[in-house]
Amino acid sequence: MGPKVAVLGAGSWGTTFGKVLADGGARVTMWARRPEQAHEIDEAKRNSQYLPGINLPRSIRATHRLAKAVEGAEQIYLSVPSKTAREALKQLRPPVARSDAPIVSLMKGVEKRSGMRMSQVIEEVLGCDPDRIAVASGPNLALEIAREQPTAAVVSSTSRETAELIARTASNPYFRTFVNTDVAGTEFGGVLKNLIAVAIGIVDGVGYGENTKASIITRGLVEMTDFAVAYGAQAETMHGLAGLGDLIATCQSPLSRNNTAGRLLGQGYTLQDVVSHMEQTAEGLGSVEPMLKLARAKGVEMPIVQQVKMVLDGTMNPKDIAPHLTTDDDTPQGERTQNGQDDRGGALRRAFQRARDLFRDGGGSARRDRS
Ligand SMILES: NC(=O)c1ccc[n+]([C@@H]2O[C@H](COP(=O)([O-])OP(=O)(O)OC[C@H]3O[C@@H](n4cnc5c(N)ncnc54)[C@H](O)[C@@H]3O)[C@@H](O)[C@H]2O)c1
Ligand SMILES: O=P(O)(O)OC[C@H](O)CO
Repeated sequence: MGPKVAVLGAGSWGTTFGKVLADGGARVTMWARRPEQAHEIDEAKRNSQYLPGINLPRSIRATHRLAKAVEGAEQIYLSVPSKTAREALKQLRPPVARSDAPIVSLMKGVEKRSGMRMSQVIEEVLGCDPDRIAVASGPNLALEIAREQPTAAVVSSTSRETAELIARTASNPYFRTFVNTDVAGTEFGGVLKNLIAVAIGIVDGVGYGENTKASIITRGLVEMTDFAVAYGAQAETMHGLAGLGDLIATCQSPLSRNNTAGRLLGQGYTLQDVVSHMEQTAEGLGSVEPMLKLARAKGVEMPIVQQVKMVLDGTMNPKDIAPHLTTDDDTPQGERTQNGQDDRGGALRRAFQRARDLFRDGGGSARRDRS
C-alpha cells in the first residue's frame, strides 16, 4: 500500500499531480477551497473546470476541510498560486507542527512583496527544517500529463533522502521523476522560464517567426543562468529539466498560460485586459517585477525580462521587443553567460563581486540555498 498524501489546491496542476501520485499507488486526498469542487472530485472523479474530459483515478478522495485532508498525511503537496501561498500555509501551521511529513512545493512563482522562493516561504511560515521541504519542477504542462503523455520531472531538496522519497512517490508508468539537491536552481528555473515564455508569446502575437523565437529562447537561457548562478544555483540545473526542459515546453506550447498571456499582449491587449481574460494562473505576469529587483541586487543584466516589463507597463510597443537583445550598449558582446565570459571587464568585475559576496556570507551554494 502506498503512502497517504495530501494535495492542497485543486486547480489544473494540483489535480493533475494528485492523479500522478494516485497512479503511482499513493492514497491521495485533495483539498479544494470550494465545497462543490471537492464534491465533484470526490464523487464524480472529475474536475471539469480545470481538467475537462479527464477521468481521475477512482482512489482519489477530496474534501474542502483542510484539517481532514492533512490528517494522517505522510507527505503534503502544495499547489496554489504563489500569491496565495503564505495565506494557505498559515492555515497549515497547527497540523504540520504535529507531524514530520515532508512539504512539497509544486509552485513556480516568487512572493511578490519579498521576492522569496516558495521553499523559503514554506520554511519561514511553518518554521520547519529545510531538509523536510522539497520542490518539484520540470516541463510539466498539466493537461498533457493528465492525458498520460510520457513526461519527466525533477524533485529537489537539501536532503537527498527527502528528494528520493518524493521522487519515488511521484513516479508512475507515464511520469518519471529525477532528483537533485539544487533547490534554488530548481525553483528559479520554474520562475524564470515563465518570464521568457511571456516574451515568446509577445513575439508570437506580433507575428514574428522562428528565428526571433529561437534567439529569445537561447539568450533567455543565458539570462536565466546568470540570474540563478548569482543566487547560488548550479548552472547545470539551468540546462536540465527545471531549466531548459521547462523553457522549451512552456515557450512552445499553446497550453501554457504564460505563453498565452504574452500572445495576447503581443496582439495589442493591455495587461489589464489580459489579466481579466485569464481564468487560470499565469505566474510570469506577477514575477517580472520581483525578479528584476532581485537581478538588480546582484548586478545581473536581464534585457529580455526588462523588455517584457516595458511591454507590461505599456512603455514599449510589442513589435519592438526582439531586435535589441541587449540594453547594455552597442559593443559586440560575447555569447557566453556573464559568469562564463572573460572578454568583458563588466562581467569579470561582477564575478569578483559575487565571489566576494559569497565569501563574506561565509559559505558556498548549499548553504546559500537554505537562506
Ligand atoms: N498548470 C500547470 O501546467 C502547472 C505545471 C507546473 C506548475 N504549475 C504551478 O502550480 C501552481 C498552481 O497553478 P495551477 O496551474 O494549478 O493554477 P490554477 O489557476 O489552475 O488553479 C489554482 C487553484 O488554486 C486555488 N486557490 C487559489 N488561492 C487559494 C488559496 N488561498 N487557498 C486554496 N486554494 C487556492 C484556486 O481555487 C484554484 O483551484 C502555480 O504556481 C503554477 O505555476 C502549474
Ligand atoms: O501554463 P504555464 O505557463 O503556467 O506553464 C505550465 C508549466 O509550468 C509548464 O511546465
